[in-house]
Amino acid sequence: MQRLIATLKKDNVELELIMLIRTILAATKEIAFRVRQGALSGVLGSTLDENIQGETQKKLDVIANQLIKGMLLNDETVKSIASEEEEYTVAGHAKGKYIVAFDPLDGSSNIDINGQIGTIFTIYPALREYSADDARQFTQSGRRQLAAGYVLYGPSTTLVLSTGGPTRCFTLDATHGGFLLTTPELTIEPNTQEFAVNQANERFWALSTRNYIKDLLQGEEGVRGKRYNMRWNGAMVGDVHRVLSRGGIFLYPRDSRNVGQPAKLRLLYEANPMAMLVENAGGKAYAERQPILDVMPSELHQRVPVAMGSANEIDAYLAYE
Ligand SMILES: O=P(O)(O)OC[C@H]1O[C@](O)(COP(=O)(O)O)[C@@H](O)[C@@H]1O
Ligand SMILES: [Mg+2]
Ligand SMILES: [Mg+2]
Repeated sequence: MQRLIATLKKDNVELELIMLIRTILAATKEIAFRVRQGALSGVLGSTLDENIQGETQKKLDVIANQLIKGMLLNDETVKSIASEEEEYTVAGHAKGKYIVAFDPLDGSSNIDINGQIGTIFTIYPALREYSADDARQFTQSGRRQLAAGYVLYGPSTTLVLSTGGPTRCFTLDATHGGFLLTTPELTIEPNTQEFAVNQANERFWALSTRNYIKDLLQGEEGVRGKRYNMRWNGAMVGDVHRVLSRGGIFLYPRDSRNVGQPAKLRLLYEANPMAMLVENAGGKAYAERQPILDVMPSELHQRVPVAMGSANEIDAYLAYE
């Protein structure tokens, strides 16, 4: 099986970008090890702190953030970083070619139940016109991503990555510590009978989303004429991994729970990297009427409604809007 570096070289990815991806993955291998050790490595449970977004930080959120941040700041190609767990961007090296954004630990509520969790990351070109400590480095649409990926800490540790070409899946070989190419090209079937949404939020959704889900629940007796199944991992990495593996639709729509926060998922380090992976696997990814990758960010921790997955099912969902 082909190793990650050999695959990226064959894909003509520039050497410095390959090295940067390697840096991120070195941190994720350390996270994977600690996750596997669970309670034995002291990573379970909460801290007493809240992050900038008002969420209680889990110990692993903090540890994963420190590990990735520490490794990135040692990499001279990195000009600036942004993380879910950091209020502001962190300046790297003035001459760095790249900027990196990441969700160090996605699916935090699954940490203590031994469920699926992961790290999501994305790499953009650094902007010459802004200094390393200028957050405007990150005002780039998702179309400009040079690489996007996630590492899923599941029963096996898998890396799903696109550097602009196909969305590829690698598996961490624990015997020698390298990622090996196990699915060269993930392809999302255009049709599906599986959806993922947190239905507990139903009463806060827009009417269009409520009507769409109502029709799915009618199964073969409703207008959709087929029976749907529902799956919800509570971690976007796990839910989107299922969609990339066997099709489906993943939704985190706009809701009215909190007026100051019309959506849950963050554009920069959750929606955009996942949207790139989904699009490059033949699926669609929308923030209501607009492809997620076309949304111009206006603030660092901006949130967007998310619908991604099987192309025909996304079209069906959008038709309700
Ligand atoms: O609490 P809910 O509605 O199930 O939210 C689950 C969603 O929140 C998230 O856990 C948010 O990510 P973090 O764990 O990085 O904060 C997503 O992974 C997931 O899809
Ligand atoms: Mg997350
Ligand atoms: Mg997180």
